[in-house]
Amino acid sequence: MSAPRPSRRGVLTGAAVAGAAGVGAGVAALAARPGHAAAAPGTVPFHGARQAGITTAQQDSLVFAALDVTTSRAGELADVLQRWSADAATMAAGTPVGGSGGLGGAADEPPQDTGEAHELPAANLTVTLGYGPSLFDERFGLADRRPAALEELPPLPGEQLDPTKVGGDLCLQACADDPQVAFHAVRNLVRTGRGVVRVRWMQLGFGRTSTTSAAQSTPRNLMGFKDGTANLKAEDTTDLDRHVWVGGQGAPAVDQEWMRGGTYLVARRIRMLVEAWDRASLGEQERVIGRAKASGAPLSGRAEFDALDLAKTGADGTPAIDVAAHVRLAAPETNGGVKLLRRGYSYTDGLDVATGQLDAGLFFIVFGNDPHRQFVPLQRKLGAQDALTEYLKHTGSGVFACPPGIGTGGAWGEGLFT
Ligand SMILES: C=CC1=C(C)c2cc3[nH]c(cc4nc(cc5[nH]c(cc1n2)c(C)c5CCC(=O)O)C(CCC(=O)O)=C4C)c(C)c3C=C
Ligand SMILES: [Fe+2]
Repeated sequence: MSAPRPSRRGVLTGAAVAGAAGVGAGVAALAARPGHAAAAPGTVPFHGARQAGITTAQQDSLVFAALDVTTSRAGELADVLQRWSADAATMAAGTPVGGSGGLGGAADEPPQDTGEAHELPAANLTVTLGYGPSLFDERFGLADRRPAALEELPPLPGEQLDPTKVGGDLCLQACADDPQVAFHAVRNLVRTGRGVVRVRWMQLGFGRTSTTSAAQSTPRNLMGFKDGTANLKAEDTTDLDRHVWVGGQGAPAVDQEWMRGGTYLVARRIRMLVEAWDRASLGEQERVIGRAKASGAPLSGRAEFDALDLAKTGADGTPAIDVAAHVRLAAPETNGGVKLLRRGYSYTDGLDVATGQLDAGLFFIVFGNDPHRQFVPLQRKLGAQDALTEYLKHTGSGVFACPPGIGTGGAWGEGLFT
């Protein structure tokens, strides 16, 4: 064993320190959350009652990987999950994998850490694990441990799924305020899992399209609109219990105890037909969304955080928020009270050479405690009625069960394999 290496935090540059200070308010809010110990600036604790990366103040960059398990031995998988949780905790603290780091170790062996995050700050790195429905097939003896809510998504309107961007036995969601830190985390875990897991598909996201904390400002998506205004936030603990956490107060009954305190992640790669959108007039764009482009205010109100007034009509008697507007159709008021925690990212994969158009859009990530009663009916309705659908194409998809957080000394996979 090599000697432990000092934390990357110990070698922060002045610029990095300034960057970390800029997220201080978010970190203070995190430290105040139940189940999470106080964190060093620029770090999010890995251990806690909930997995980090769900209600954590949303970071700027995403690396999302869906993976398949290539072994049929449950013990080998459990071992990788255990090593992943140790490595993820280490990296979240700003420390290289193995402690000795990319630059240390024996000259005749590969370094334990790939090295590209060396001397970078931890950048609020979080790594969140999910289990896909296919993990519960006959291979690992887990069939009777599959929660009823973890079923493959049915075909949905508006989707033209690319078969190379669908499903996965596992997912890893790495989020950080530095894209290289997020990439480094997934790369190292994939490396640790070699021979047991392999990446099935992957998506990079370069800018958050939501807010998950009241302390954050609302970002804009690639359609130029503020996105995340009416999202659930970490501070909405009553709603999070009811709509997001498995077994929370007011949530559906728990059928698998190992999922108590967890949640479900639905990922949708949603390509925006940006060339068509950019030809639409401002009035048309605002009608489609139901909010003003500049301020983010609902078309029934004046300021960004004004509540939607779905009954309000204009001088000509037509609804201020169009009957086909995205926010009207997505709002809890028109969906039996369903609320979701959105945590998506803008993406671009450059040019679609077949059409000569940009391949860009929103990698939509949403958390809820019953995807088949929340996301599925909502997306069915949006796909059929939403004016925004004309400008979108869903090209990737996955649903994953994210178990609860783990205590210090615990490991991913406990509860499921034991
Ligand atoms: C199935 C759920 C949803 C999908 C898919 C979805 C895609 C999508 N949304 C935008 C842009 C915006 N969405 C906004 C609000 C909003 N969207 C959803 C759900 C889905 N969106 C909900 C539940 C809400 C909140 C509705 C409400 O209660 O008012 C907004 C407005 C700002 C905000 O509140 O966040 C925008 C803008 C895009 C571009 C998109 C697919 C690419
Ligand atoms: Fe939306």
